Amino acid sequence: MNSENYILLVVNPISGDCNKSTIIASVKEEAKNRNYNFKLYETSGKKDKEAINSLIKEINPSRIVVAGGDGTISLVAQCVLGTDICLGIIPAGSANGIAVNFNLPETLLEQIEIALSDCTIKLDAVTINGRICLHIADLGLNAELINNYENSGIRGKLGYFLQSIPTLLHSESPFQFKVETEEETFEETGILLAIANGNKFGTGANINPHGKMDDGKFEILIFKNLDFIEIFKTINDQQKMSPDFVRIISTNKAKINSKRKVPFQIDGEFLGKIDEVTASIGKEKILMAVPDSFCKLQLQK
Ligand SMILES: Nc1ncnc2c1ncn2[C@@H]1O[C@H](COP(=O)(O)OP(=O)(O)OP(=O)(O)O)[C@@H](O)[C@H]1O
Repeated sequence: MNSENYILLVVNPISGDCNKSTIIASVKEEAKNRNYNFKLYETSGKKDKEAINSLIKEINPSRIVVAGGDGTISLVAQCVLGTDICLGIIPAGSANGIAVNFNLPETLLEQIEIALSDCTIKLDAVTINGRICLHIADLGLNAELINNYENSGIRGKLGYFLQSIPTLLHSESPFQFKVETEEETFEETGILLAIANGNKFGTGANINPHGKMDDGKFEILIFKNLDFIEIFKTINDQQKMSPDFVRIISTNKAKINSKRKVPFQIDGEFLGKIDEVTASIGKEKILMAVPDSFCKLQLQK
């Protein structure tokens, strides 16, 4: 194993349809300024997890910076889960839901500063049907929207906006959910059931304002109807949502069933229709570099 101090930069060359050469040059320069050795890995879309794991064994990096979309961030998060390798994020995807959740700044230099900083949290990893979820998974209307967006070919927020009306018109919601936890079992009808470790969707809607990402718990939120005033509150970061609009429970393990198959997504990736979900928080955490303001916000909750 190499004893030198490495930063590994993992770049998805095709994510977000943007050129990554400035990102690569800037991270390399900043790594050099901080006396780190620098290694670049560009994903190919095939066996990237295996390749990153073997690079980790080879160079033993103290930090991995990821420049890509949510899919690439999740992939690298699985590689560092339970280790003391710190993960930094440079959002370079089309939707960047995970970056929105951490309130990352817009400029590259600020993002690199944070990705290389010592301000870190030990993030809970929620395992949902065998996959890791870093911020939000859901069953129902939002997963339907993501599926329609992925099929539409129009990227970015405009793509989501354009799909929102047809999704609403053709939605199969409401759905009948049964939720079982160690504390309680109940049934609830809703248009969307979210399993949230994070707070915000990629659109910025703060659906889980009281959720903490390092408390060993996640929230299950069942949105009962399309109440536009309440939806407006989430978009405007308002803390209180009516119990007639959303039922919220906090737990570390749950089983969820639906009478019919429901569209399902994890961290922005559509995963088909399912009728059973199990979710739990494991002991292993992800050490992640985040903005100072995000750390302070977690402490206030
Ligand atoms: N060199 C490559 N060529 C083709 N596909 C790739 C390559 N590298 C990674 N991929 C694919 O990119 C996908 C992950 O993309 P990622 O989530 O990072 O970006 P995005 O979809 O643009 O952003 P977002 O998830 O924020 O919408 C995976 O399906 C992966 O297989």
